[in-house]
Amino acid sequence: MATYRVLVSDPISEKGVDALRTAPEIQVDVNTGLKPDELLAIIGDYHGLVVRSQTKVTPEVFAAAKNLKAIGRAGVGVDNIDRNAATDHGVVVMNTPSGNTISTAEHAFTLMLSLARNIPQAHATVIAGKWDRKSFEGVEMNGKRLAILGMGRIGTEFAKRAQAFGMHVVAYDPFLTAARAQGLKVELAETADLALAGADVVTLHIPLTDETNHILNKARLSSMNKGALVVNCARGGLVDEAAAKELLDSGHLAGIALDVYEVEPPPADHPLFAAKKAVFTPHLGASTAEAQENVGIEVAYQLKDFLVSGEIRNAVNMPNLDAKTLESVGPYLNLATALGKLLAKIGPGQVDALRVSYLGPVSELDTQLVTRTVLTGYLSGAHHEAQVNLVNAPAVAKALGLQITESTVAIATNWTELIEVSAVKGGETFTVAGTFFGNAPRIVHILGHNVETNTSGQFLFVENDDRPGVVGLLGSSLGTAGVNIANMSLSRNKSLSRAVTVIEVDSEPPVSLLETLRATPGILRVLSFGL
Ligand SMILES: NC(=O)C1=CN([C@@H]2O[C@H](COP(=O)(O)OP(=O)(O)OC[C@H]3O[C@@H](n4cnc5c(N)ncnc54)[C@H](O)[C@@H]3O)[C@@H](O)[C@H]2O)C=CC1
Ligand SMILES: O=C(O)C(=O)COP(=O)(O)O
Repeated sequence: MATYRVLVSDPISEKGVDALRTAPEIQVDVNTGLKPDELLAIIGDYHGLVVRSQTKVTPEVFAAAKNLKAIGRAGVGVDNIDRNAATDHGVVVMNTPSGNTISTAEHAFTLMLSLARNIPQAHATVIAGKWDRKSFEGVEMNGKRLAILGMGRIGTEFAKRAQAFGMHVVAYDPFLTAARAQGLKVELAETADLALAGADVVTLHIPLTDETNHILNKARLSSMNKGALVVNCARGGLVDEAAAKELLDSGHLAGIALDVYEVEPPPADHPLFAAKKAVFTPHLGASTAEAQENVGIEVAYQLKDFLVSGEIRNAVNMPNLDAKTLESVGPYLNLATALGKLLAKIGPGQVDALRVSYLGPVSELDTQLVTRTVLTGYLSGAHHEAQVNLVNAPAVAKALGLQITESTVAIATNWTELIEVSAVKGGETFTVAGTFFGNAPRIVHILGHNVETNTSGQFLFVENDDRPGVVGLLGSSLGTAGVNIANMSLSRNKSLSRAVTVIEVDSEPPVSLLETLRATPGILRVLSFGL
């Protein structure tokens, strides 16, 4: 029987669906065009969801998606998925960033040329039996100043095509360096305003965020040359459609081409539909056989690899964890989880901060991921209400006001390598640490005591006055209760006259035994827990 159920709620390529179906662990249901309440009714059954831009994955969907672990977006834009809700619910969101780049750049370029040469309007008259050559005089793109907002994958491909057409390209992107602009032979604008001032054409290739909403506002559109053309094949909402309408009506803008709209599908009486020089397509940028095959197959493998083997590629809400990284950091992740959980069990509650230190060769690994794992272990051990995982651990910590710091030291003094995790509360610090003996992860330090114990299993942790008879008493009490001892590590701190004993047991000790031990004079603390 399949372990995971995946819902494909937007149409993806058949090859993508087949790639999911080949995994025996996965049962796939293709159910597209669902209404919001229909999605809400069934999403609880699924561990994975595959979408394009149609399915809206709202906070309500996440609240109902009790089993959901991952969403795969067969495409780039994830604005139809509530990312914060995904993160809060511990759901990984992955996209397929490069599979539709060329198709979208080609579509945007096609829109620009169609607009410049009145292709749709001219076509309509020809098939209506007219031969009107006068009304459709166009403009050349050669020599025109083109502003590109967003020089990521698609913007860059658009630029190359525009240069081949003899356009002068000026680009604005907050991450575009002078060296890269020079390499691409584009003029680097320091601001969006500077890119647009005096431009003849603008094309947008940026994601829609709170910051980019209406980035093409009235002021920026007005600063373009009279007769300018606007192309938006990125996201509706980037262009202030009302301002564009006003400037088209006044004749400042000559035309507009849109593949995307503030509301999709747009209403039939959309004000821009009345514009004389305009081209509209129904979000077709990525709709080619090639792009759909690329993104469909890619999303299927990403989702499958995540559900089946925990690999994370192209996640938009957490660091990647590909097979290679998983192989190199895998053992450290188990140790990190154990240290986090252990500290949650034996440290104080409501701590102010967690400090994670990496000493020795481990300091060269992706410690960000290991720290996230420590935190996840800690929170899942300490915080019972929320399902904490690698995705939502930082958000849960932030909500709790728990600070996380990490430090690395190239050389570990007493060990080849060591991971040290401390909980800080007020002025006090509570530390546990672990290392490897050969390939085996071991816990070697607990609250000031050097111990040596496993990182998984059932444990009895006892803190007692350092005096004769306590160890014997522990052994005989466990024996009488029928609890077998697998390993025992004793550590004494002579100056404090304190000792701790960590006993690995084969079964959970009965509560009555714990109570008896806790009532025994000289025994200060008894904890029973699993790691
Ligand atoms: N119409 C369609 O069917 C398709 C639309 N898209 C849209 O195209 C957009 C771009 O896609 P890619 O190039 O693949 O993404 P990308 O991530 O490679 O590039 C986006 C670029 O925008 C830049 N950027 C962000 N904020 C900016 C700002 N305020 N001003 C200027 N630049 C800014 C980023 O630094 C980045 O370089 C996507 O966000 C997606 O929404 C993508 C594929 C198909
Ligand atoms: O990849 C993107 O961002 C797109 O906009 C493509 O959308 P679609 O998958 O065609 O609904």
